[in-house]
Amino acid sequence: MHSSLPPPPPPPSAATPIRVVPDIPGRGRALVAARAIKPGEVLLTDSPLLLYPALDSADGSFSSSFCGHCYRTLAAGVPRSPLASVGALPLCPGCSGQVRFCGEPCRAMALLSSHTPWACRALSMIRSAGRLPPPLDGAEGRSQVAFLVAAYNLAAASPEDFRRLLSLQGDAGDHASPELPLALHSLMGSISPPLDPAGFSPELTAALLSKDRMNAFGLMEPAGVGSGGEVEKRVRAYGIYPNASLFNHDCLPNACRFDYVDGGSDRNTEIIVRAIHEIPEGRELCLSYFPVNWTFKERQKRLLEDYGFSCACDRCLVEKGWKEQDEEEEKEDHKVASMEDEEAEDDEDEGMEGVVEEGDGDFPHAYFFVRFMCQRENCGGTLAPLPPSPQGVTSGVMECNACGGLRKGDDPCDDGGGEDDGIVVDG
Ligand SMILES: C[S@@+](CC[C@H](N)C(=O)[O-])C[C@H]1O[C@@H](n2cnc3c(N)ncnc32)[C@H](O)[C@@H]1O
Repeated sequence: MHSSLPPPPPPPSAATPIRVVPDIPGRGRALVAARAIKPGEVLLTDSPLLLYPALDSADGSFSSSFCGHCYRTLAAGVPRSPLASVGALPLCPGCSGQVRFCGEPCRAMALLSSHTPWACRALSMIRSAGRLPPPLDGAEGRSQVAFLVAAYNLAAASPEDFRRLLSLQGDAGDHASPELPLALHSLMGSISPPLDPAGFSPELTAALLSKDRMNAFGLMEPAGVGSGGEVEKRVRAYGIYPNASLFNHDCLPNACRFDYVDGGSDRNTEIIVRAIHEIPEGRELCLSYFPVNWTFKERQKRLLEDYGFSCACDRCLVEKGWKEQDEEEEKEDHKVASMEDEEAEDDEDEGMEGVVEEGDGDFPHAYFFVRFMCQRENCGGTLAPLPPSPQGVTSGVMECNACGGLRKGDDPCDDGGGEDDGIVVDG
């Protein structure tokens, strides 16, 4: 006779963890916790409406180190000639091998969507033009051309997706000066997009550029290591993710996003947003729009210039009251606090709210830096636990969303492996 098996564990709550709030005064649309959320829980997985290449930081060109469609890192030393021998990576037939693909499926998809003959001609023109005339001569100008090429292409390929792009935050009037959008509009006109030009007014181009500025996520290159052991970070591509674009900003975020562009999945350009710590039902879910170790001044400047608001989050309210100090000193304070303020860890079970209020009077959010900021030099990444087990048990492994490092254990100084930097596995 068989003894009956124990019943399976109850499934974790299947109810969706997030809900959209149509308007929070002064903040616009927002995402809030639809139920209590566990540390590391996946809040959202999102696919891009469009992707476009970043510039190579060495020479300002579009990098050919990544697949021209899915942006996976291409193996070094692969032949680039169209006549290259068997085993070479497929190339775009139209731009003399400037754009390479990780395989035939990506090339075939690209030629129908992201790298149509028109997009190929437009990007080739930008490449061969060398330096663009002012005010487009900076790195920003070229990236924006690449964005507009992708946006015009999207309009031609999928009007529905283009409407989703238009529904995102950002208007024609959000530019500090109309000069740059006008110059970009006239450049795009000269490249002749494959659409009724009347559909693309200067206002529409300006609105698209604002949407890009306020909503694009950078997909990072694999983290390099500088000569001093510090993390080197560069963006390989930018993407517009329509659902993730609804997260508002907080300088002490409760969620952070991960990407795994070089992972094995055929959906490698998806981004995944996970909870950093426990979040009660009804709380707004926020990301930080930049590394959490930026100073008060740097954060306020970026938020005002690029996103059009002055941040009044708990952290900014505290730091606003700090006496003037130079930025390096402020950064040093964060570092020292995160190394020294071990007492704050005792408050972990109370959740972030209690901890933030009970920490050091001058630096009440020290706990966040101790627990959730990557300690690798120059990384500035945020740590979130790996997703909970199917039984809902919180993982003891924290993952950095910038360098990909994994850290084991609750104690930020206990890396479980005796390494100085607290990293036990590099992702
Ligand atoms: C990526 S969108 C976020 C979603 C946006 N609220 C919406 O309605 O689509 C970025 C914009 O949201 C608003 N926003 C984000 N975080 C905010 C905050 N902490 N305070 C005020 N406004 C914020 C700003 O208008 C910003 O440009």
